[in-house]
Amino acid sequence: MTGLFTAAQVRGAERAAMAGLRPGVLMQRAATGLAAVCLGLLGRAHGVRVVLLVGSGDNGGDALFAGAVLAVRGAQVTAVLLAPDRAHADGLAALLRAGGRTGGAESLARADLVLDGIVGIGGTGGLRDDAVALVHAAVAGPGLLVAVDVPSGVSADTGEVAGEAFPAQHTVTFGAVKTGLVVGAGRGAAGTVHLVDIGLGPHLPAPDAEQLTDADVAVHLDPPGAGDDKYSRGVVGVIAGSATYPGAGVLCTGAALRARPGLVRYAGTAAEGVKAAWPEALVTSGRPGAAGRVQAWVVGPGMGTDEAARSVLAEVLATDLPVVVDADALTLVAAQPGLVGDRTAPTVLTPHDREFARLFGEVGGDRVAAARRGAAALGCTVLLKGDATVVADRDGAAFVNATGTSWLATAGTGDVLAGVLGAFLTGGPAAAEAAAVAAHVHGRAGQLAAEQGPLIAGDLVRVLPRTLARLRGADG
Ligand SMILES: NC(=O)C1=CN([C@@H]2O[C@H](COP(=O)(O)OP(=O)(O)OC[C@H]3O[C@@H](n4cnc5c(N)ncnc54)[C@H](O)[C@@H]3O)[C@@H](O)[C@H]2O)[C@@H](O)CC1
Ligand SMILES: [K+]
Repeated sequence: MTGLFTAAQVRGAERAAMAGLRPGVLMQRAATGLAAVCLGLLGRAHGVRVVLLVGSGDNGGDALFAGAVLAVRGAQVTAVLLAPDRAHADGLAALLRAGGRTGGAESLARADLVLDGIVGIGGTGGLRDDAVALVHAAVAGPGLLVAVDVPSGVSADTGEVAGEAFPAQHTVTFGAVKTGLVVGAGRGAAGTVHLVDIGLGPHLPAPDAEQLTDADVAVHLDPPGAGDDKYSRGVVGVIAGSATYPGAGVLCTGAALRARPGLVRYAGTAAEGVKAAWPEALVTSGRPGAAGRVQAWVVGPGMGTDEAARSVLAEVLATDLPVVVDADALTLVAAQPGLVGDRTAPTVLTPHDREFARLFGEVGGDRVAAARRGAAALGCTVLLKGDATVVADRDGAAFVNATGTSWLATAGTGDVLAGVLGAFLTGGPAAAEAAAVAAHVHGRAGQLAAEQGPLIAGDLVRVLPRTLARLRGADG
């Protein structure tokens, strides 16, 4: 797992680490690591033009010291100081000693690389006007955009951007990955995140949230054992789609079948369509109770929101089985929250932003906090879909998904996610981790399918076995 941390947690660890070190050591480690990443990105230093955007705090200090390292290697380094009288004095002296110079915004028009050291974890509110003008000039220029620690303008804790942010292609972050680099608007602004180890590890507390790696997911993908049968491998029940629109039932059932379990049962009005598409599924057009034994239910995609749908949902939620509540079922729960609030078995709600707003009020800029708020309100697990899907459990545990592609923003992909999640809820991980595993697998399937061009939801189902096989082979 990759731990995600808040600015306050990182500052606390920094204080503890500094207690045993000479002043300035952590900044030297940060700047050395930063310069190494820049060298890797540039391929060489000699003759390369680097422009530093330098604010008045230690974030600017990091940029200045890294600039000094690059200048020693032969780069032409220009520091644009936002507040010349408050720039990090030692950092500026080091840069000038190394042959760097100070200059104006015009240097950005010829930059090969721009280092954003305007503001880091000490930032508050949106970027100020002088900083915004510099960021615009950097974007207009040809240089590779690299943020120091956090893209300026991004909240390190939440990923919120109040106004504008430095749109980095790479972010070199120190000591620990900040939550705001991987979620919400911050994810887009951060680009590829590089973590530089500055020795904070032993001093970091339990993380604010976590990201699964491929290896974390692989442990839940063991092939069947010799003693397994179709029941022991998990039985998923699916209620999705309608007679007129069977598509959601077909996608959801197919995803559950392809994801893992030994057996998928379908109950609902799309029975004919599902049977035709997936002869492997056990299909009934009757009520959930007529489907036979299942270990987890997926209910909602394309099922409608009329009284018949409501009564089927109520029947499923009255069981003591884990349930994934998706799409139309979320609309029904928003109208009658007690359906879920009274449950003791695991319940995973999978809203997108509009569905979330109907259930819990607007998501707002802090997506992890929003998911936690929803989970606490109904005593369940919330999987909040988005560019970076967030999962929060009722006890506050949270995951931010690390996989996916913007190609997943197409009809029916949510139905596939619901089916995959149902499969992982039948055994193995607890609800929140199962949801995080499903989001991870779904994102990897999206990436794999997108290699062939724009994807449609059915492509995800088709690539699921290959996705799982690849993940099973993952060791890091
Ligand atoms: N905490 C740590 O463990 C370490 C921190 N280091 C660096 O130190 C940084 C934190 O340094 P500081 O605490 O000095 O804070 P920052 O340098 O992040 O920002 C503080 C300065 O930015 C200005 N500022 C605040 N909000 C602004 C806004 N919206 N627009 C423009 N300017 C704004 C403030 O006036 C203040 O002068 C980290 O991000 C990292 O780059 C590293 O040197 C090494 C270790
Ligand atoms: K920055």
